[in-house]
Amino acid sequence: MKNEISIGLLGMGTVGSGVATILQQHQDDLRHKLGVPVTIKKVLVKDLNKERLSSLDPVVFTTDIHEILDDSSLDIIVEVMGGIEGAKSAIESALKAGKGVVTANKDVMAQYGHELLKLADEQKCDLFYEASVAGGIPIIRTLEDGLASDRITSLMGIVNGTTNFILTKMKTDHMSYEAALAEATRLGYAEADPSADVDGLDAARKMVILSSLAFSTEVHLEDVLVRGMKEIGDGDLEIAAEFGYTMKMVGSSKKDEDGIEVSVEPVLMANSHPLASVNNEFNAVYIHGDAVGETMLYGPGAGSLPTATSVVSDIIAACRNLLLEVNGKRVHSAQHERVIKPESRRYAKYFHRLLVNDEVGVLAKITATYSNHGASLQSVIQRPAEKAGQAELVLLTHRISRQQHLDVINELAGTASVISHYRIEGEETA
Ligand SMILES: NC(=O)C1=CN([C@@H]2O[C@H](COP(=O)(O)OP(=O)(O)OC[C@H]3O[C@@H](n4cnc5c(N)ncnc54)[C@H](OP(=O)(O)O)[C@@H]3O)[C@@H](O)[C@H]2O)C=CC1
Ligand SMILES: N[C@@H](CC=O)C(=O)O
Ligand code: NA
Repeated sequence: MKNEISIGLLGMGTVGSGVATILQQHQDDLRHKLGVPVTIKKVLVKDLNKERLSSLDPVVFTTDIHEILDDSSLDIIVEVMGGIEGAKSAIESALKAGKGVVTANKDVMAQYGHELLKLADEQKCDLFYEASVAGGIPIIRTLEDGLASDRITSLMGIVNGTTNFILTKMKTDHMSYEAALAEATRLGYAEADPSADVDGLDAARKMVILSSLAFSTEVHLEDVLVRGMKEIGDGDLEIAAEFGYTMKMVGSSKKDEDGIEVSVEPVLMANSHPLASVNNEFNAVYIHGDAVGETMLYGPGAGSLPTATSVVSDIIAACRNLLLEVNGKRVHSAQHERVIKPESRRYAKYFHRLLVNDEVGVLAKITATYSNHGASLQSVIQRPAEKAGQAELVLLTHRISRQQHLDVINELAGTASVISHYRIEGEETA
């Protein structure tokens, strides 16, 4: 029986320093829960001269990753340094050396998760990654354990704290996009390269991880339809509000007899839906299961201590397994074949905002375009445009396929200029 668990920490930035803080401040509780102390023995950083907030002994810091990966006295490696290839290779080396691994790295888990989980299985080691999706929310554990009894049919979530923070600040404080992004970066929410946040890639990676787990299928990044924040047009947040919607960057994943569909895009969320009131850096995942019905998890999606909470909970899980000698005893292999739905089988309501010349017959031409593609309209509203002689039209469709939506948008380009277009979500529960 071990009398201490030793940790090697790869990275001491936003998340790593939170991990060190929690491990130090909660040491008594951890000792009570596990029966042994958990100690950070080595920490990898890039710059030894950087000022650190932690009270760790300076001798634990190193810039040589081999000093950590080759140290046989370390039981668990915690990867919170980010990046892809270097982090993946560190995780592989740790697993091959028989160590447990905890990571917050969604980039690696989305791209190589299936491969690494298989390796962990073969090595009889743990690989935990709760912090990789929705920072402080125990969503991975919920899907793996809490809802293990159910068959999940859909997941819809705000899974990127940075973009949710930006949208909230733009709407409620009328902050500019640039100022809100700078603030999210200052607060440690944004990725090292924030284009991953604003272009939707970070959320897409998280949806790959969640969809793979929820549907026990190997979902890949290229299966995710992604539209970033740059698609949001001037004035769209305000117009969305006029129509009873809130603009949100939403990850959505559904499964039915036709297959799986996964997307990340700005959507118009009905104000009555709980996801419409998830603000700032908070995340939420709304799950539908055959048996449970609807359930939602809510909490901080980014930031030092919230994310570190998930990392430390994973450390505790790995420690428990180590002490009980039951590491790596989880089922990771996908149960179902991967079938991705074509655009013609993905149904939703859509919001189209157009600019037209205000002349006789234009409305007839526009509505004819919808009829040509069998797309039924729920309402058409004319609004004044800035320029004389022009009018703005907002058209809301009934449920149509994504293919019909794209065909309409394509054909409309001859008659109108399409200012913006969004999927509408959340009205079913209104
Ligand atoms: N920030 C957040 O809210 C969340 C982040 N994540 C994920 O957690 C991981 C860490 O993120 P975060 O803490 O924000 O990142 P930071 O950039 O704040 O920290 C990275 C740390 O790793 C060290 N590091 C990076 N590359 C190397 C290298 N090649 N060699 C040695 N040390 C290196 C840096 O050293 P130095 O300090 O010397 O620069 C730094 O201490 C990422 O995968 C991220 O996606 C997940 C959920 C939330
Ligand atoms: N940049 C990410 C950090 C957490 O995963 C986000 O904003 O959600
Ligand atoms: Na989580």
